[in-house]
Amino acid sequence: MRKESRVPEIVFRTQGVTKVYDTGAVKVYALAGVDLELYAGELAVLLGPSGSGKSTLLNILGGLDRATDGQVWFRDRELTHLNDREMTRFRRDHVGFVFQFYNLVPSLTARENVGLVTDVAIDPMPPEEALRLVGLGARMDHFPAELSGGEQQRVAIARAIAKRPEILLCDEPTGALDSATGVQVLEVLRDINDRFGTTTVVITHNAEIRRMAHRVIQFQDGRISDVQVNETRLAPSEIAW
Ligand SMILES: Nc1ncnc2c1ncn2[C@@H]1O[C@H](COP(=O)(O)OP(=O)(O)OP(=O)(O)O)[C@@H](O)[C@H]1O
Repeated sequence: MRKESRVPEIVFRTQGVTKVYDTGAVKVYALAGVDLELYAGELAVLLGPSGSGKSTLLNILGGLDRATDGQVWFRDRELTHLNDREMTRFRRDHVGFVFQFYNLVPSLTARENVGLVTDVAIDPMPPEEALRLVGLGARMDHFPAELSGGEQQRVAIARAIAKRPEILLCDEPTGALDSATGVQVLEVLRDINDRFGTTTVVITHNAEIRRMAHRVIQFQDGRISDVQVNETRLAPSEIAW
């Protein structure tokens, strides 16, 4: 039987992206010419030494920051041309963020934290559904201080996915967690990626996490030094560190 070759659908494309921080005395080239394509539905892991530019690129893709030079497209829209208002709308409508520290509002319950996002989204799922998806159906009315680190991160993921974003950008999502709890968080990310086809980018310092990715993108000195495709992927439960 003929094997169909499918052309991957490109969600993000960057061309020659640079980011220079001019601190007066020195210029720091956080990104020094990044050409990258990210595909619809993929789970990509970004690896690389500290300071190699991973977070800078993630923030530019998500519209939290702007490139100094070069182009960034989200589908057929060039993000580099958007004004601040349009950039805010792009973020709100298309991107979910998950950070190392969960940034939950301490005085609000899990349900209310997720509700902050669903109140302003175009086609959100109910906060309860998002919390059930991350395995917190029984903890909806708990405050962050009553939840473990892994549970708080899962609330943060519920908040990120409740608006049904096309893109989920995760910067060190397991960085503050022990291995067993980190695996639970990765299982949630993998499940969201499988279930909804949400294009997911995960920055990590933990090289083992590469094994759950479709593709592994390696950074070095503000550039992409290597891209690997995983022929076989591991389930998060098979990963240990
Ligand atoms: N606001 C800033 N002002 C000056 N330099 C900055 C700023 N933000 C980042 N940098 C520098 O840009 C470079 C890239 O930083 P970035 O945070 O993207 O790296 P990273 O690969 O994500 O690192 P880590 O893994 O430690 O988070 C670093 O040298 C960093 O010091």
